Amino acid sequence: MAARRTAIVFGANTEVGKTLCSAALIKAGLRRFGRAAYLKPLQTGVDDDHAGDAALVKRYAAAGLGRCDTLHAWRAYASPHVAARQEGGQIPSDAELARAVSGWMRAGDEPFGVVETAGGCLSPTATGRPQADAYAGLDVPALLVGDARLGGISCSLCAWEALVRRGFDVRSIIFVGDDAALGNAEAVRAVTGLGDGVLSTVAPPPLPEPLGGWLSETAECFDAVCASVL
Ligand SMILES: C[C@@H]1NC(=O)N[C@@H]1CCCCCC(=O)O
Repeated sequence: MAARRTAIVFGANTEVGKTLCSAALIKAGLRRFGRAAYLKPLQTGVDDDHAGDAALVKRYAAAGLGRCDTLHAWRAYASPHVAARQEGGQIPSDAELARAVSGWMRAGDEPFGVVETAGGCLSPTATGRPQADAYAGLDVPALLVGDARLGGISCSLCAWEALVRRGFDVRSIIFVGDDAALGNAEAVRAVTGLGDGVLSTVAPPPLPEPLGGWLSETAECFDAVCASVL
């Protein structure tokens, strides 16, 4: 079976808005194709209060979301290699992880899919090696969620360079934050040469949820991101 069109979402750091952007991209995929799928290959910090990012995406994306999966989840709020070591059990090799993601891309009949990585793009897999290395052979377009906080210019540029160096086709960079204050997108644009429409900033959603308003307000931006990763 042919693989569904899939985008991989990387972060410049943890807590930069990858899950929000993944949900918004899923929504864009639903507007375009009617059905979409989501995968979180590695998830840490799952407990009674947090069922994991797949559960959040399921709630945000609502109707139309097809497969919504997590491959490996650990309870510790830690890097996957630390959580996996602490909690025992079999540690998937990076090759097994990549094969499982690749298999997921071929399973099911949704025409569009989003794979959300954990933490920053060089944050470890369960083996302790960078995720970007594990996923480099998948040959899927990438969305980088930049870090909109103070200090985020450097780690966004480092992430972009790390992805490009590994052969990723980074089609879009999105910042979730108030760029007028810090100028992160502007500084990243100056170095990467990526222009408007490819590199954008969206305001953070009002929290706590619901996110319906934010998902509608950012729809145009994520329609463009979706088009960029097809
Ligand atoms: C805890 C969070 N849960 C999750 O699934 N992703 C985050 C993991 C962040 C790992 C950061 C490792 C590092 O780069 O230092």
